[in-house]
Amino acid sequence: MTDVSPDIRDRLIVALDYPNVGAAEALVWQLGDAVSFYKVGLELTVGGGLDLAADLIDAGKKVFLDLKMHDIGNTVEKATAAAAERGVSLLTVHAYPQTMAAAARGAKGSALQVLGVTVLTSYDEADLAAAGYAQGVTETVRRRAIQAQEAGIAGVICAPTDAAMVRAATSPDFQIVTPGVRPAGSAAGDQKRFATPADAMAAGANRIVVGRPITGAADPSAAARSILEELAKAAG
Ligand SMILES: O=c1ccn([C@@H]2O[C@H](COP(=O)(O)O)[C@@H](O)[C@H]2O)c(=O)[nH]1
Repeated sequence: MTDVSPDIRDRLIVALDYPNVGAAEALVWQLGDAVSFYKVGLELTVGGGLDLAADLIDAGKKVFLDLKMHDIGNTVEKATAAAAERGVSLLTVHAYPQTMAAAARGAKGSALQVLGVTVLTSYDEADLAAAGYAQGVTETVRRRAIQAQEAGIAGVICAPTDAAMVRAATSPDFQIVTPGVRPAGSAAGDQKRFATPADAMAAGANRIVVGRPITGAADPSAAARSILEELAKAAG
């Protein structure tokens, strides 16, 4: 593989969706220097992932703690401050104005970037309507991205198919991180709003999150390298 720059490498976040630390560590070991950014989400957190997150940070990797926090302001503020203390790079909260404002207070003065989860990439129009939202996916994502910017957090999580619209509605330094990324030919699974790595970047995503296309591949290392090459090509 052609060597990719550190900047391109930092744009790929690999989701460590495993039930225990041992399985996650095995993947990190396998991927080696090719991957610099890992996501610890709900499944691994329950399986002891916070200790692994600390080890990854100590080893020079970046960590995205995808906890999708949503609670009263005091709790969100203190939990965000605790994540900042741990040296985590990215943290998610639900994109509700009160929640995002509390997280912004908790992250203040730290390097932690808080991202608001707009509309899950596993939701389509019918899922959003069933959850009681009258506005469609695009309008809900747009409104939440603007509210995220107003709340003073770093950016949002949205689908790659929303990224161009969010980029147009927010300032150039607003961070757009997109899960729901599928290399051509890979299975969508439960993702309903998804696109390829190159299309996500072209639409304005700063970073992409990829789980199963790497963790479920016969050769995870080759899968990650292929995605990095696609990102490098898309960046020109
Ligand atoms: O809207 C969202 C928010 C978070 N995720 C998380 O990203 C990864 C995607 O994993 P894949 O295996 O590549 O589908 C996963 O950890 C989700 O919890 C998301 O998919 N959509």
